[in-house]
Amino acid sequence: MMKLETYGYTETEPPPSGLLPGRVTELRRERFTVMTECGEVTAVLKGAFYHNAEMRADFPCVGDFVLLRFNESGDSLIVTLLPRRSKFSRSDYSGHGAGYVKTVLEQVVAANFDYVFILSSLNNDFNFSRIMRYLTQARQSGGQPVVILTKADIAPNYSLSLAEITQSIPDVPVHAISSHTGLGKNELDPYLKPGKTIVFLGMSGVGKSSLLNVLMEQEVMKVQEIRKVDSRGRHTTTHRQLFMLLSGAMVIDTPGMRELGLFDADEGIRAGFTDVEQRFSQCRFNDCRHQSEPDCAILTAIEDGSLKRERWNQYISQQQENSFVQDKSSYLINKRSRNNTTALSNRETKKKETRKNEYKT
Ligand SMILES: Nc1nc2c(ncn2[C@@H]2O[C@H](COP(=O)(O)OP(=O)(O)OP(=O)(O)O)[C@@H](O)[C@H]2O)c(=O)[nH]1
Ligand SMILES: [Zn+2]
Repeated sequence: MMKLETYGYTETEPPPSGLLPGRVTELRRERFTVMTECGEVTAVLKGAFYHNAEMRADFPCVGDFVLLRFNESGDSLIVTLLPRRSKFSRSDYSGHGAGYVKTVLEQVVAANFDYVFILSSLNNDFNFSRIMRYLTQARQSGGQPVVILTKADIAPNYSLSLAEITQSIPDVPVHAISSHTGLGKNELDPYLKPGKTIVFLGMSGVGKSSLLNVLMEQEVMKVQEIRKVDSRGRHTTTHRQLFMLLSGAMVIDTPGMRELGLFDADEGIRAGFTDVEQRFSQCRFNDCRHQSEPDCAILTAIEDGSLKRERWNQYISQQQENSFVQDKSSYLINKRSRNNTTALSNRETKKKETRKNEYKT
């Protein structure tokens, strides 16, 4: 019989009689997959959850430990949510998908993790202040933050970024890795201990799926080729939400956790660029786009060297990131429709091929 300790269970008191402890490994609509010492079971929530819960935060999520009434011939019944030692939540104002709760305030998207891997790419998307903001989020979650700088293989001079971060946050471990070459992978071993749980926090495209694949030591997710324009990638999600690695450590990867990577508070960015923005008032046109307009203070400053071009480029990329963050919901919708379009065009191609073949015969 499997011991639930394998899944990070630390309760020493035996559960009330008739109840079986377990850990939620997957959640689809209102059906839960729960790992127990009697194996993996499917379960639903006891009605009292719907009647008594004030907020969605009181509902179990992936990573939660629960007590359930085991049912051999059908769905088991989750009766108790055990206290969480760490959690990530997001605000959910929509209320739908949870028709039973009218005022949805907080939705927990992952619970009971030990480490928060803050992923940031060492490519041209590298952004120090973003890492600091993730760090704040991670510290509030109750997990221990670990900064992972990804794609070290395409950043030959990454030691500078590495040193900058290490010096600013001496109390947080920082590792530079490459999922493609395996560089630095061994540095992660101390976190991959049996019973420990990890979550990933980071922008879309930083390499979360790729790292997960490396840790799984097999391809579980289709990593799609990066889109050149914005250094972001995307992937197709057809996988579990709590993974057991060969090492005995676990990784939680829920759609909600992925979205959290986009809920990247945007305040604090603009403050860092007053030297750039104060020039805007000196452009001839109020709506100057600083591209080719006459008497543009920015273009002039770049030309005479009083504003460094790199500084301006940094400003532009942060602005793009801002609109990306503010627009995260439409980003996600676009992402979905992009995927649909791909699926559609694949289908179209198939159809055409079939037709072609039909002509042939
Ligand atoms: N050169 C290099 N590219 C990498 C590395 N890791 C990931 N990539 C590339 O970066 C792109 C995005 O990687 P993913 O693993 O899909 O990123 P993600 O964070 O899961 O992205 P989302 O699913 O959108 O959240 C892909 O094209 C990967 O091949 C790495 O170590 N080196
Ligand atoms: Zn201008």
